[in-house]
Amino acid sequence: MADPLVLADVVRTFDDGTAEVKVLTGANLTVREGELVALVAPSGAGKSTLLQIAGLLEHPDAGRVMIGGTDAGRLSDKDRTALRRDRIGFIYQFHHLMGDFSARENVALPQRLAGRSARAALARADELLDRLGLKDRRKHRPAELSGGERQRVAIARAVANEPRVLLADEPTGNLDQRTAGAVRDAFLTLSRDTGLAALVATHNQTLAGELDRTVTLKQGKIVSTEEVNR
Ligand SMILES: Nc1ncnc2c1ncn2[C@@H]1O[C@H](COP(=O)(O)OP(=O)(O)OP(=O)(O)O)[C@@H](O)[C@H]1O
Repeated sequence: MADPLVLADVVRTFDDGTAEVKVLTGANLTVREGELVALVAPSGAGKSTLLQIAGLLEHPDAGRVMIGGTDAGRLSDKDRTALRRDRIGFIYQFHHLMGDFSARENVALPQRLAGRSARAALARADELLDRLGLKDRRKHRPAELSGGERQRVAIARAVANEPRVLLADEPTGNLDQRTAGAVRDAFLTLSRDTGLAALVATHNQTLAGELDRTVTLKQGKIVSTEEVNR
């Protein structure tokens, strides 16, 4: 089977009017089936830019992004949007849940957009929320949940469509240490159970240490820092 995520020679330069910022200068990365990869690099190194490009939210200036063997650069805008919606899951530092919707409705929404029936989408939402320890919180709205609970709902939403690859940008960055620990454990259990492939940008060394390997960004290129045994 094709690798969930391949970045090949990705280049991205920003021009802020006064100077050129060469953020990615030929980044290469393959995330394999069932592999959890941590991206740890100093602030400003280009982690978010890399995730935006991997998530098809931004175009690279050069290079290729392949999702499950599909070259995103060769798709029409419409097909690329569908690929993003159906095959990529996102978790951000802030949960970005819909405030008027309950936890289960938030998790059902992307499934409805992907064509699943309301009944099936809600059943899967309930199953995921149960697995993430939120059985009693299904009908709560985001404002009625704690920060850690909201982030677990965001994880359930991100995996609801069984993405080929999950992209996470500082998933525990906005949480205190204890809550971050609970979210980390929930994320790891779910990932291992479902054989998820993920690229996780994080400053949290504990989280990074639990993943299969860690890569970093050096002068715009991906460099492997260590191999961690499962
Ligand atoms: N739209 C943009 N226009 C101009 N410069 C940008 C833009 N987006 C990012 N940059 C610059 O690119 C560099 C990398 O930014 P990026 O947000 O990818 O880094 P990061 O590693 O995710 O940082 P952090 O850990 O602080 O989130 C920074 O110097 C940033 O100022």
